[in-house]
Amino acid sequence: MHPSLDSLESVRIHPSILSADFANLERELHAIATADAVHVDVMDGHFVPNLTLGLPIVERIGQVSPVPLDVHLMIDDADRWAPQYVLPGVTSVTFHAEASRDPFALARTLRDAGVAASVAIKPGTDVAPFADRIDAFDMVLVMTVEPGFGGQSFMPEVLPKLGTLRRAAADAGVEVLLQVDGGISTATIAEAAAAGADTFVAGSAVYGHGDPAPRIQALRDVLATADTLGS
Ligand SMILES: O=C(CO)[C@@H](O)[C@H](O)COP(=O)(O)O
Ligand SMILES: [Fe+2]
Repeated sequence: MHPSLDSLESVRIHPSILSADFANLERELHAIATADAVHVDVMDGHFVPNLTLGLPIVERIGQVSPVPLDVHLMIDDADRWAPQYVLPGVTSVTFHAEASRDPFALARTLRDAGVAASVAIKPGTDVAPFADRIDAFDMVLVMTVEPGFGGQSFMPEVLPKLGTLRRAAADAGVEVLLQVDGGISTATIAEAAAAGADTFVAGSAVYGHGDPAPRIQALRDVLATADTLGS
């Protein structure tokens, strides 16, 4: 596993800034200081039909955030753009397999640049090629919604991919984080954990109900009593 991830807890909560108040980003970042990282959704209006924020804002978030940045790129031409997101404060860069000509080469480039290399797959994308070469990645993001928007419904039908990845990592003898993103809440997080996820992105469940800190704790409380890591 990438050294920047070593000191983190065994299950991780990454609130998604997409559901925060964009007019008060610094305040919103400090409101999630008890999280393990902040998940930063970069959307280009091409790879997904939504547009969010880009390099200058991610750079500034990295300067003021009390927690590390987990950057989720939903952009075309990942091979060209992903390495530019290796910025101070960023510990992992996730690109979409569907947007890269060579996900394995791009992962190598990201590792060489000093961040954890992470590949994301959409609900309809086959997990097998990534399970076969699981050692190429520090994290795999299994999307539990179609990428593009917060507040969508969790898709339990993608969860078997987590078991495939967890077994592949065990067979290869490597530690890889398995992240889920989309529709994660106190109602769905235990199912994702039981399927093998250890890193949980939550946007509306954290930022959509007033003070985020108790929402983060509520997710941790569910995990504390749930089966985790596919056990
Ligand atoms: O990448 C995405 C959406 O494409 C996510 O990170 C969302 O921001 C998650 O939001 P919720 O489903 O948790 O509201
Ligand atoms: Fe995301």
